[in-house]
Amino acid sequence: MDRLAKTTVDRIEKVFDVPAGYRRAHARGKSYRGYFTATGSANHLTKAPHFQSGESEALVRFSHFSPDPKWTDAMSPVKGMAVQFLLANGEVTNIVGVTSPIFFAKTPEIFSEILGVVKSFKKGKPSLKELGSLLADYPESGAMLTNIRKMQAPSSFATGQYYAVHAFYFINEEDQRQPIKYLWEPEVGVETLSPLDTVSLSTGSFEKEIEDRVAKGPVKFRLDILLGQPEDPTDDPTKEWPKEREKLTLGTLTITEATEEAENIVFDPTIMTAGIECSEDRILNFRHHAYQISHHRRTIET
Ligand code: HEM
Repeated sequence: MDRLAKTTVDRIEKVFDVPAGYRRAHARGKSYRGYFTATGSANHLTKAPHFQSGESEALVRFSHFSPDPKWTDAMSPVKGMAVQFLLANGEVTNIVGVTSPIFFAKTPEIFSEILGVVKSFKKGKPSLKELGSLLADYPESGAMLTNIRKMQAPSSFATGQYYAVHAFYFINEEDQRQPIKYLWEPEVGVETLSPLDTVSLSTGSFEKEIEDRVAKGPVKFRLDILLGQPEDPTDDPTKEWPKEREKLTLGTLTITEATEEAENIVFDPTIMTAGIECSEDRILNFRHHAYQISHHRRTIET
């Protein structure tokens, strides 16, 4: 797994222009501090301390998905929101979300193979011609890569819906396991950019906008979970679960002030506290290795 992760990060560096010291994905972003207030509504499903009613501190990083920080805000329609909860016992636990409910590759091998045939993403768009027959073999990847061109970005980091994409398991005191998926809902409502607005966006306008917004008052997100049914896949990030699945609100994240602190953090989505476990999803488990390699490289470069 580690070798494939190294090859994959090498390939990201080859097809994107990644400057020294930057994350190998979601290179440009902005970090905040805040706190999470739990409702306690899922304490029959998980023993995770930050989901029992009460407050936990949190660090948050908003980002544009591109590994190249020079891409304009509009070239990265997918935005990220990574959250690290700081628990009272000194542990940390992460939820890493993006403004897309699905990922374009089902396995690490497919992800790496797609990167391997792409010569360059430097102009911001994958050449579908280049990917040609590969996408015929992986229709789920083709569908999403075609859609990236049409995907609408949120109008602000504060108005996106962020999905953690993969399934996770909640484990309760009796060791019962419930598959779940996370979703962050913006308190101010979802708002997307029109293609016309997108054209006029200058680079860094998202960062400037969120800075101004937080200076006026806290930015809030509600954390919901979808409860998986036995027929819902827990190993396939290219598949959404039915929208009518039962939902529970776990709490509210209140973002209060900018901090540089989160820039150095690795928001590894497999780091979590007792009461939550990774699903069988191979992309999720692979991310652990890729993120460690990226963190190591960006740290030694600075
Ligand atoms: C094969 C699959 C994937 C690979 C190889 C990959 C790779 C990476 C790498 C190398 C980083 C930078 C890590 C660092 O230096 O700290 C990163 C960051 C990130 N990735 Fe992924 N990723 C994958 C899938 C996903 C998926 C499915 C999501 C959806 C939630 C996602 C969301 C993010 C976000 C939001 C960040 C930025 C986190 C931050 O602000 O530090 N990634 N990814």
